[in-house]
Amino acid sequence: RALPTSAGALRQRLRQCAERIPEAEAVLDLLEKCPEHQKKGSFPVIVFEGLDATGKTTVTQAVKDNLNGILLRSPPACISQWRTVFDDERTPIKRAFYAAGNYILASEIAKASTQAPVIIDRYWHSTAAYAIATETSGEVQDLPPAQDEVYQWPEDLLKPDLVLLLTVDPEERVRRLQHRGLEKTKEEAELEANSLFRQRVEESYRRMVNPACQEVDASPSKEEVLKTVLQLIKKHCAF
Ligand SMILES: Nc1ncnc2c1ncn2[C@@H]1O[C@H](COP(=O)(O)OP(=O)(O)O)[C@@H](O)[C@H]1O
Ligand SMILES: Cc1cn([C@H]2C[C@H](O)[C@@H](COP(=O)(O)OP(=O)(O)O)O2)c(=O)[nH]c1=O
Repeated sequence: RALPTSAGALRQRLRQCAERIPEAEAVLDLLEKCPEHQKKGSFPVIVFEGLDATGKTTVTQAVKDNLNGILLRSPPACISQWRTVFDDERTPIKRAFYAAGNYILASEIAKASTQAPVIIDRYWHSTAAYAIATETSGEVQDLPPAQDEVYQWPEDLLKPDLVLLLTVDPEERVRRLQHRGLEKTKEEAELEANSLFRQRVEESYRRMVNPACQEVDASPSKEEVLKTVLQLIKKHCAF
């Protein structure tokens, strides 16, 4: 399968292409500096997931301000300058890059969560959901069955306390995309053209377990969505 699900597996994959792609060597160097099996601090770690333009950037910023938290994202800033290089590579290499981003992010989360609540814009669930949806075609029924191991969180990756999946109906999502008018990544352009792909990504998010995503209807106003999200955080994360 294209998605490596342990630090060892993704390092091996990056090593195989490091001679040809210098950026892979650079990612490996960063991974080398991250101790394995990172532990969380005492502050809560809250992840926001969802398709592009569902409101992750908006809500994560607002939650960060509200909780005086630290905002992080996947892929982390220290490797995001190489993203375009890997987006143009073959699928297994691209997936190894995104997976590596999560392990590097984990060490940032470990550190940040000793100081303040940590709010994250995409983490492992995005990496897995886009990988799973890309590897299949057609209807949601053609995805690996619900209990499949692809939906499991990697054993050696730091777990968040709460994962909120933002969803909006397709029409509202398109309105928000157009409103924003940003340049689309290749994958997002494909997504735009292919509503089945979008459905597979969202269904994959819903099938993820250990931790599972909790779905939040993100169609109401920004203020309403923030209110709902803050209530969920209060309910699930004691701090
Ligand atoms: N609840 C909301 N209602 C209406 N528009 C919203 C809402 N949340 C976000 N938006 C707008 O939708 C667009 C996409 O939101 P953004 O936060 O960038 O999504 P993402 O980070 O998930 O791609 C932005 O133009 C943003 O201002
Ligand atoms: C983090 C991540 C993103 N992606 C894809 C999902 C999106 O289509 C695309 C852009 O994600 P992102 O950087 O979150 O862009 P935006 O802020 O505009 O939402 O990258 C993956 O395929 N794997 C991953 O691990």
